Amino acid sequence: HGWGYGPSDGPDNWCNGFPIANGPRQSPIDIIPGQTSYDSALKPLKLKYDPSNSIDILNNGHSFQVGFVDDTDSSTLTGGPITGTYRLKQFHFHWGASDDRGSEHTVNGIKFPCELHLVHWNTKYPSFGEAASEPDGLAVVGVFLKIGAANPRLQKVLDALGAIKSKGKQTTFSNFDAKTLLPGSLDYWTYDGSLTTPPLLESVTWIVLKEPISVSPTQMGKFRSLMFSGDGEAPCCMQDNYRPPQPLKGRKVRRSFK
Ligand SMILES: NS(=O)(=O)c1ccc(Cc2ccc([N+](=O)[O-])cc2)cc1
Ligand SMILES: [Zn+2]
Repeated sequence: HGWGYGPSDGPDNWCNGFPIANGPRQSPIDIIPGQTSYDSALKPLKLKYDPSNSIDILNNGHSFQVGFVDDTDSSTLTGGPITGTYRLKQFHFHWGASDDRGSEHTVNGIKFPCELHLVHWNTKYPSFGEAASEPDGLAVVGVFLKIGAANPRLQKVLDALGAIKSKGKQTTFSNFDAKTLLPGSLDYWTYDGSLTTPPLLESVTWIVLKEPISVSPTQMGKFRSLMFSGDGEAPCCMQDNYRPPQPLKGRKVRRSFK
């Protein structure tokens, strides 16, 4: 059977199907700012996203994701801790059943209600799938969502969720500018990690932004209106779809800001 976030198929059991779950560079982690080191050699993040590249929005049974055309360098991540050009493939979120939890990364043990992941792959490899198994294959930008005023840019995404309530549903989602989901500051922490869901591949350079974006309690309710389950299955609300922090195992976390 597959994996999920329940008592029998959740993060504590993933090691049975995916032994790398106990590997040396697993994600997410708890970021302890006082233990990070400022690296003046880190470059500013350069995110160039073309709204015409957004194509669809899909409920994949674990989260929902907005997919992008990635056959040209029109939506890319460059600079930051990475060398070369990484293309935007998709973005998705992780969230909790209540506002006190939901993020995957934590800061000084603090959980946010939600975390956005913008997933990019290294164009030195022929495709996303090939890049996903290389140590420098992927770069994911993580953005925390913090309870506050309703976020009008996020609302565009949330308004599409009605059409993809259950697992396997997808619909077109065009002309969305992913840049509008970014906070004002691109200051970041960075470390070498993994996918936070099976297959948990240790191929991700993580770039976690320090500044959160806002989300309202009502908007958080929209996330929780999705279902893990498919039509005709026992209904199961999509919530608490986050992996808890994993051991650092000696890794260094660098920061781009003083
Ligand atoms: N949460 S996250 O670490 O940003 C993340 C990003 C993308 C994916 C999707 C995925 C990435 C790779 C594979 N693979 O190589 O079999 C399967 C699924 C899974 C997880
Ligand atoms: Zn994710």
